[in-house]
Amino acid sequence: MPTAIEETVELPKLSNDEIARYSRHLILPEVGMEGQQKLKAAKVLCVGTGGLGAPLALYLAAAGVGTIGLVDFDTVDASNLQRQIIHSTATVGKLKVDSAEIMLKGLNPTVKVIKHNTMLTSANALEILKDYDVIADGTDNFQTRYLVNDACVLLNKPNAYGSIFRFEGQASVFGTKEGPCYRCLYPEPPPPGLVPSCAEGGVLGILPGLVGVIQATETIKLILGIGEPLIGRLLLVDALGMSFRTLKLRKNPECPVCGPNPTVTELIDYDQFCGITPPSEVGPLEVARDKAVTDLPVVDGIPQISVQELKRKLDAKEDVFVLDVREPHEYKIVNLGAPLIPVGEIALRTAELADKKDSEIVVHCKSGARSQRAALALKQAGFTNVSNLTGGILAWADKIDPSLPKY
Ligand SMILES: Nc1ncnc2c1ncn2[C@@H]1O[C@H](COP(=O)(O)OP(=O)(O)OP(=O)(O)O)[C@@H](O)[C@H]1O
Repeated sequence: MPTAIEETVELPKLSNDEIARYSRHLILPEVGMEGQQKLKAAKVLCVGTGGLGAPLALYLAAAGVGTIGLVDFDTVDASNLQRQIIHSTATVGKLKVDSAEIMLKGLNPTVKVIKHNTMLTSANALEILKDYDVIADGTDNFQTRYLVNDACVLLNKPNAYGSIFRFEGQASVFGTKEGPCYRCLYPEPPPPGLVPSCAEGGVLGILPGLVGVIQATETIKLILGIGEPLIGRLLLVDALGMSFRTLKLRKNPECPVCGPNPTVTELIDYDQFCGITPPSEVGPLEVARDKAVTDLPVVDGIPQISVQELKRKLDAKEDVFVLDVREPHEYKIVNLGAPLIPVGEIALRTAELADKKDSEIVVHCKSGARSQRAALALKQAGFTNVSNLTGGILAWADKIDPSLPKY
């Protein structure tokens, strides 16, 4: 297995302090002095400093990877700390890249941390990725996964990929000449909204630890050129059954990016590819949350209503029926006292709403995505006056009743 470090790179010497720090590596013949020097020479880019990026970057720093790049645009939220162990209570509200740097430098001050406080996009990806030897994708959305995949294939860089949801995870190594890429496995993105995010569906806090550490292991193996990397294999992790399975992956001869006749030869518009409408085109959620907007845009035929407007209608005792379409366990965390029909049951339970056919119905969920789907289902079932509460119960807690908990 060749190393991901360019053969021409002159390997840096280790100081006596470094020899002491890495002694347990140095006595492994598979690593040894030369391997540790390769780690010191290596540059790894962690895309995302969230659940997966946290253990990934921490273990890379502990192992002595000389340069660690971090790309993230987000700030640390209290709800991140259940799994994003590179951040801490003291750094809530700080930029994730700044917060992560503090922890990485504390763990290993010899590591150089390069911060890219930005969203990785088609406009900047090639420029950012080009200086790194290995890329590790720990992001949480399909647009970025396809973007990182294509950029890695175009630049011929290995991508130590991981993803997680609820109790399950996946890992593989894409982007190499000999192996398949993410598009060989998933030629098309799922329809928008079909796969819930961890923010919607939840995730066991330990799971990104398991999968992020696998990404770190693959990254280290690629740098050292040892073992059998997950090239051409997809590792499936099931934390509930505690099972680890690998599936063989084949290169797709028709793959538009890594196949013999590529049609994707430069980065494309990944929002469009994934069917995502950029926030600026739907009317910014934050604007909807901040202003008492009464003329929010109609999305797919469903009028959107702001929390302020709903509050006004309720205070004025207008005939409005509010329906909560979240799951029962979410309802137990916080609710507005509205009846509950989970979004997946709407189509089967419309009979329960028969007396509301002529009422104005406002549906809400946690943040507005599921309730949009529920509103569409109600519309299809013949309910004519249905609107979607923009920002959901989170916006209500933000703007109307700050005593409510946010989850
Ligand atoms: N295109 C991108 N460029 C840079 N960072 C990205 C990009 N897409 C996603 N990320 C980052 O990847 C990380 C994904 O991690 P994770 O899903 O655990 O975090 P989160 O978004 O904070 O979680 P939650 O959605 O539950 O609040 C996030 O920090 C997110 O900001």
